[in-house]
Amino acid sequence: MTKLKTALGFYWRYMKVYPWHFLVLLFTVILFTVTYNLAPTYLGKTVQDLTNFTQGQHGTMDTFQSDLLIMAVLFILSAIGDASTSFVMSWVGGRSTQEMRNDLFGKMQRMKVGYFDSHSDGDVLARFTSDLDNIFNAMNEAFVQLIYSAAQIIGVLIIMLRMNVPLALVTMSTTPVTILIAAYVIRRANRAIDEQQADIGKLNGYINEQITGQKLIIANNLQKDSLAGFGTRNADVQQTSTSGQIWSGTLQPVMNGMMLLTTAIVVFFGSWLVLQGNLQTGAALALVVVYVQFAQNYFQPLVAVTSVYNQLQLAMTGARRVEEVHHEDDEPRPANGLPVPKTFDAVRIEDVHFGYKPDVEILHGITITAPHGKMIAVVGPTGAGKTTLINLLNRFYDVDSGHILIGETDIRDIDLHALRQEVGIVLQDPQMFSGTIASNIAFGKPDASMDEIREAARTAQLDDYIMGLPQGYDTPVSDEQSILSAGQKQLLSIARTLLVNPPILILDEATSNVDTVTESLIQTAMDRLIVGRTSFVIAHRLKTVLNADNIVVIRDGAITESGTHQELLAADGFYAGLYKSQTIFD
Ligand SMILES: Nc1ncnc2c1ncn2[C@@H]1O[C@H](COP(=O)(O)OP(=O)(O)OP(=O)(O)O)[C@@H](O)[C@H]1O
Repeated sequence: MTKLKTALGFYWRYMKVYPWHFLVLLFTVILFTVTYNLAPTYLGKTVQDLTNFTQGQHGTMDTFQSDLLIMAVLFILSAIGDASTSFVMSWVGGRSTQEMRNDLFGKMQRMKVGYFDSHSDGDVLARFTSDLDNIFNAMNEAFVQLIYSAAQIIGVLIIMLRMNVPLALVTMSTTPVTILIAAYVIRRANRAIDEQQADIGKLNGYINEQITGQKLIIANNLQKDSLAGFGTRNADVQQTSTSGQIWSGTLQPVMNGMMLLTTAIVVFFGSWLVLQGNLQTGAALALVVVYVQFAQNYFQPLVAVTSVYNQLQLAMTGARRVEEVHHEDDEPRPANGLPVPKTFDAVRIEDVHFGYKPDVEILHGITITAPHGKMIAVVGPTGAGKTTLINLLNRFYDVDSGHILIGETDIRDIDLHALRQEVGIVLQDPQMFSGTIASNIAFGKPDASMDEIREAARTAQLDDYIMGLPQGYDTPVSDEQSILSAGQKQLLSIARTLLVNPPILILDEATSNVDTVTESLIQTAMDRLIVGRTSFVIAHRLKTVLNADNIVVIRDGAITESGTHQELLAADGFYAGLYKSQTIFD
């Protein structure tokens, strides 16, 4: 029930801004319902007029013709009402899904980084694509259908009951059985469709994994196993989707069958009325003809709603999933955030405790002082907590206890935008965005001049390479199709940071293997980048941090050693062992 409430709350928020459109919609729906349901009565009248006329009873051809004309006008008006309803709903649907997309994207920009760590890319993407598509489709089809159907059923019930109560009750007599059968089929169809979606999800996940690991599969001669795994999952999808299709395909024939059965009952009962002789032949015949049409008008909306039921359900699920994102916490922003201090003696990490989950602490009381302009290297085995510590420095996450201070100011009191501006970050796997090489370098400073961009690239040792390209700085790049190697991406990322010129720097040194020439280019670029900045460098290859002012070794979330390279070698602990093992391979 709360799921339904969440979904309805979501739609209400977006729909309530269109009161005039809904007023028009109300009018067009009423126009359609009234005219569509009145038309059959004129059909009956024309039959009666014709019978009267041919049997030489009262009435003339004129009455027949005028009733025929009214019927035609009613049908035309119902078509106008129908088309206008679709038009208004398409407009509202298009505009509101555009708003939903805007709001969702805006929310993504404000949310805590933790959300993206705990949700797969595919899941986040699905909320933008399939969930919003389902909502849009439902607004254009299923919602319109739902409004019509409700209005039509109410309209036809009123007219039927006013004309002839016994025949109206006969028309409605099969409704309870129909609803029971429909509910059963819908339940089975839903279960089957859920299974089908789950199997499709597994198959897609498998394909994704296999494409990503294609090289590894080929290198290990695992193509046959890969095919076998695919075959099994594909067969599962085939089985569940067949059963899903059978059940959802059953619904409409069942509803049509019930409609025909009801029509037969109406004809039977109507004929019985004729035989009873309660009515004149013409009137009785007309009544039967009209109720046959009513039976169809009564069942049509039921059939229509069942045919879009699946779409409605997907739209409800979509709304709930999008609404879930809106309920996620935003990044905490201090009300009157302070600027980053212009001058500071050091960046201090003081007795920091942190865990991603409340009951699993990852960092257990880390204390590091990075004096202004000095370089601190953070070293440790995989999973020790190095990246986690770095994540705290520019507030991707907040400490559970302890402080991170720039000078005397706690970073939680600093304006978030200012903090990110002043703390530069070079990640292991730099992201490229669709655009040119120049726009990618200027990512953090979009108004940078071409001279500034080139100067940054020159310092990052990338200018020569770029100038050698036929389109130079205008060469198009994107994350998926980049002409840049892993090492060149690192250099570009360094150029990006140089351009922004932040006083504090976080460098997650690349672990990817690059050739020795590129490695030395990166090393020089990094050395140039670090000069004069307070830097934290996560080092995987220790020779990159031999000159660090202080090297901190983290193991299992705690500092076990710290000192200069020489001091740590002399101490002959974990660092010395690691260094020796790395130099053997070098
Ligand atoms: N988003 C997250 N949610 C929950 N746990 C996480 C998350 N990120 C990392 N961890 C856990 O925190 C611990 C420290 O991970 P972290 O990435 O900081 O290690 P690391 O020292 O940087 O390792 P590596 O050298 O392999 O990058 C690990 O046990 C890891 O599983």
